Amino acid sequence: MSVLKHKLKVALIQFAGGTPDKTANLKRAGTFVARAMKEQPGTELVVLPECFNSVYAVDQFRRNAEVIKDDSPSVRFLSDLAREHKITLVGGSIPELEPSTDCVFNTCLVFDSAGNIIARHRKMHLFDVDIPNGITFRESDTLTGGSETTTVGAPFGSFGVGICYDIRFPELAMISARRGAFAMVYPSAFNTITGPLHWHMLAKARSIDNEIYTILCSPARVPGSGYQAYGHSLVVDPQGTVIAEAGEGEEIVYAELDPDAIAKVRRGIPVTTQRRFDVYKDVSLDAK
Ligand SMILES: NC(=O)CC(=O)C(=O)O
Repeated sequence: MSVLKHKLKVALIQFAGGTPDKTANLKRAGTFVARAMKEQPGTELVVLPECFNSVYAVDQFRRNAEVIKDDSPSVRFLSDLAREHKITLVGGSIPELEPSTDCVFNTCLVFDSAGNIIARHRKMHLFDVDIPNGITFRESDTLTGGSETTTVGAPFGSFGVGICYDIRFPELAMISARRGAFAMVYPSAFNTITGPLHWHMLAKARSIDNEIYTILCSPARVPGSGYQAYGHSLVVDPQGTVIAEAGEGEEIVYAELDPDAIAKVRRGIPVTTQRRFDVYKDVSLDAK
């Protein structure tokens, strides 16, 4: 059962935040969110990109990491922003320092319209890839992966959260969808190698698998920067159709999600009730 309670206006803030100047990045995010609220009144859900407050680079995460507490700069900023605009805010991701273990995580905080943290998702699957003549990246050199899936209860319904590479692991989306999520939201930062290969296909796949909305929010591409973000923030509907999409530069993507669209797709192709959990209750068993 999907639990989108009413039509929902969303805004995806595709901006070039990931500079070395954290204060400037935060301020710029705030300017874009204010613009979104003016351009699309009634917006209830706003999404920021992965690592929107600092440089997305393996050797920069620890330097920029913050402990998650009320007076940490990015936490305070995001909380104020959510409260000021009375929105549910998926605060992209920020590098997080966990003081008890000294580990650094790539973490998405979700805030309610009163500025309270209602979810913390630590990127579970770290982006460790080595594509010949393409891209080599090893988040695990400096980051630790999270160990919990995240489904958030908001006033308009439940949605799941993953971060970027997490989208390649369909289990997260399925778990959230089985818990009643109407959407998966992924603050992301694909790049100019893997973006053209898989960005749209993965978003469509997660939607079609579960007959839910899929929302990907990317940083804007900055020519000449070390990591070339793909851009193309988008919303895919429960049928697998892209209903709103950005280009590569700074842009806000607006969309309206409709509970009837979920119901209609599920009536027509009822895979959500045709699963054979009697046969494949736990697919991980086969991997042992
Ligand atoms: N940057 C990521 O975490 C993921 C990515 O770029 C990809 O999966 O491709």
